Amino acid sequence: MKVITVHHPHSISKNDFPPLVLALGYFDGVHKGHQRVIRAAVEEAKEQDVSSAVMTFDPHPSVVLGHKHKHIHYITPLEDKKEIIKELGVDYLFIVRFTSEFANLTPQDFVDQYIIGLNVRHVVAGYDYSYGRMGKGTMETLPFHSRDMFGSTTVSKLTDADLDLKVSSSLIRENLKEGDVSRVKNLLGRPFKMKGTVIHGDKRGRKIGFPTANIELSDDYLTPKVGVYAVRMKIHDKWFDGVCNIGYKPTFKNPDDYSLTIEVHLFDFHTSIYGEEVFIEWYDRIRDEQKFSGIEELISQIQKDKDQAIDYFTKN
Ligand SMILES: Cc1cc2nc3c(=O)[nH]c(=O)nc-3n(C[C@H](O)[C@H](O)[C@H](O)COP(=O)(O)O)c2cc1C
Ligand SMILES: Nc1ncnc2c1ncn2[C@@H]1O[C@H](COP(=O)(O)OP(=O)(O)OP(=O)(O)O)[C@@H](O)[C@H]1O
Repeated sequence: MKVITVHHPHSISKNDFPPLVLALGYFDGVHKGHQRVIRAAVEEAKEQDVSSAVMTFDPHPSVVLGHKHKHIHYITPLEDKKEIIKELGVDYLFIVRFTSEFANLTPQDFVDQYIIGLNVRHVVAGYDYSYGRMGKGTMETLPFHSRDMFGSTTVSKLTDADLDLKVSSSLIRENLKEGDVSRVKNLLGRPFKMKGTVIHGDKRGRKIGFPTANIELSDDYLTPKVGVYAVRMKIHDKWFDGVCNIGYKPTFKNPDDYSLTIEVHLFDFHTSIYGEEVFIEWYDRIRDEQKFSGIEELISQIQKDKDQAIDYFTKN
């Protein structure tokens, strides 16, 4: 897959690209709804015997359009998003810098410069996709703005079978906030995954019989709610089952220490892995983090957590 970063105004000429079928969206998470849109574009490209492309934006539009000055966290930071889109068989990925000037383009200018201008023959997007200043352009107005230069396919709404809600990045964000990683797995069509590096902790874990790998995240990931989870961790291309505590370790820390830690205890694993690059996959929530009155209580609870995670991985 060829990745092209585009800054507005761009100087790309139509001749720089072969004819394209283009999927449009922000695609944070590349969830099942997004996969439906991207797969439809890849299939349409095959039928028309042309190349497939995806256009996404960076950073998240809320950085430019929002009024809050909050740091944005992602379900899939850009590097992960690229990887997953590539696996869907896409030929070209356009990453458009979402600047205020770009956001201010009229719907017609967006279509002229970013669809027709990139040699796009066909556009695929979801039923609620919008484009141009204030999101004024919709899938209904697209044929008008296309000036007969390209066709379009509108992908219907994919809903979650359990609650009949639209599968969306916002729904996944809410579920991560509540710690429901099992539901997130259903919405994504794969477990929620993060990349990180093993760093040194307080070295207490070994003494209490549960050595843990302390993980520093390598990107701006959204993190699941504080608590204990059944996870899998990949080290050197091999996956291990384990339990993860994401939280503040209230049993040991001062209440005013707000640094969040992510630590994983792997079963059947005894090697030193400081400095290693690892991936964590989140499968099931076990419980809330607690402040224990002593180490013995903590140890016996961690043993129960471990049994529960082993039980989960045996059954799933
Ligand atoms: C599965 C698991 C569950 C944990 N649950 C709690 C908890 O509920 N409360 C708490 O204060 N610490 C909890 N911890 C964190 C331990 O206190 C921590 O692993 C230990 O202090 C070692 O920390 P260190 O690696 O920084 O040395 C948990 C750790 C694991 C692996
Ligand atoms: N459940 C879905 N069914 C069909 N199309 C979808 C679905 N979810 C998203 N899409 C389409 O995928 C593209 C990318 O979606 P986008 O990144 O804008 O956000 P989203 O997943 O709809 O979430 P949110 O609105 O919560 O940010 C758009 O074209 C959108 O219409």
